[in-house]
Amino acid sequence: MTDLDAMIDDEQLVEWLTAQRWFASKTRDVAEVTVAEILTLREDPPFGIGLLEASFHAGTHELYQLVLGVERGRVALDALTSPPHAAVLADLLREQTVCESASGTIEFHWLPDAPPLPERTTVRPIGAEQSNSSVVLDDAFVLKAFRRLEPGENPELEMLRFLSAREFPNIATLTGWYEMHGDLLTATLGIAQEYVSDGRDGWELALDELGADPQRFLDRLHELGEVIGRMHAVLGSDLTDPDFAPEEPAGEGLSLLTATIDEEIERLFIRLPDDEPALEPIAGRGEEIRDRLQMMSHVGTGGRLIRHHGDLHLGQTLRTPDRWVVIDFEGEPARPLTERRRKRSPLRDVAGMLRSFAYAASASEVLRSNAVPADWEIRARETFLEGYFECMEMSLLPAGQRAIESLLGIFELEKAVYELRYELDNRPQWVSIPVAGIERLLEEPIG
Ligand SMILES: Nc1ncnc2c1ncn2[C@@H]1O[C@H](COP(=O)(O)OP(=O)(O)O)[C@@H](O)[C@H]1O
Ligand SMILES: O=P(O)(O)O[C@H]1O[C@H](CO)[C@@H](O[C@H]2O[C@H](CO)[C@@H](O)[C@H](O)[C@H]2O)[C@H](O)[C@H]1O
Repeated sequence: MTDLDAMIDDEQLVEWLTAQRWFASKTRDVAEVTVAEILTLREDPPFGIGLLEASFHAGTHELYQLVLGVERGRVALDALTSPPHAAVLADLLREQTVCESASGTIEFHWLPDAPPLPERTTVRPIGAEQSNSSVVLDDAFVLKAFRRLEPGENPELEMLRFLSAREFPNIATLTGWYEMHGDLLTATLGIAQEYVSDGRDGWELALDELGADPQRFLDRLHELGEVIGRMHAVLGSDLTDPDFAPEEPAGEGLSLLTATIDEEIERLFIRLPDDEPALEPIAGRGEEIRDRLQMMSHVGTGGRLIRHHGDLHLGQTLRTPDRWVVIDFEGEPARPLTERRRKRSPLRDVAGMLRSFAYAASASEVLRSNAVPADWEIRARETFLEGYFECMEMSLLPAGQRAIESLLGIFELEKAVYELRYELDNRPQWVSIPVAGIERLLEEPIG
């Protein structure tokens, strides 16, 4: 047993873990939280990576990464956000250290082409609400520690490596990462990338401009569409890398897709709480949504399946004075890693962004009491799509406007259902936003 192990009070873990913003299962009944593993990075003073295992009454479990340090004689469960501790991780990255311990190895990597990470790095937390935890190193790099861990390479590392190698200009370039090879699992633990110091969060910018000058934000969306179109074209451009080469959808592609979404809708509706007033507009309408999905799926599919962002929305963009930057390529955190790595139609990303315009319009009214122009969302969609189609490699998309629109509608429904689950688990006070989206999709005529 390490010193860190002995210092952790197991009794407090359930309460502590379930209170964290990044704990992803707030609506599930936690039976127990235990320390499953500690991998030592330094003996004195003790510092290491801990794996917390949350077990649920349903019999499943999840693993979460902790960066463990000691502060004033007590163990800090969240040492990543404390500058002196995060600086140790920075040292390990700079030195490309390999830390061996009884239960596994942690390897730190810094890319040879990346700018050097200075000694005595300054560290500050990024200060944003997140699924993971990030700090800014030396005002030049962001180090993100993934919280929920699953075996395998994290898609964010794969995607940034691919796009950085092709010098795609609208990302924050990958500079390093750290990973564990342990008894319990082999997994990416974190990534480091360029810090975009002059970037404004696209979601915050949308809410501010929707209040002050809604046309200004619309004017920015053509370029955002162009960037996403170019990003998809690059992601579908390498026929030699099996992890990225575009694939033909199998013959049963669309029916498989709709069957999966159908199952998600069924599963979600079974566990919807009865006593949540925000759910009222869609209460008991699970069958109606599933019927709608079946009707939408009667238009043929086509196009290619490619690696894509997987969780694209305004909050995954930064706007600098001269460019859009796309961030956070790990896919939807509420889905299993194998699913997040799967090739799908790039229209899935497009639908995510379109849903985000709906979110921004609702949130601007609900959270900021702004009166958003009635046609804002439709104009946002049109402007973004125009830019996207101008720059996208069209052979990756289904042929014809009707097939594109139909597939987009299916993905928008899928996203809205995902968002409902996400908000129930993470931000119950936001539930009304995806509910309004689902309600509206139910009312729209089918193409
Ligand atoms: N490379 C970067 N440069 C500047 N800010 C960043 C960078 N990466 C992330 N951020 C900021 O941190 C926030 C959270 O990052 P994100 O990658 O979305 O984390 P998570 O995986 O936890 O959701 C973003 O909304 C953005 O404001
Ligand atoms: O950014 P994450 O990878 O953590 O993504 C998750 O959280 C997002 C919220 O932070 C959530 O996005 C939803 O809310 C956004 C506004 O906060 C909005 O722009 C998106 O359109 C909406 O989907 C995302 O779904 C979730 O996976």
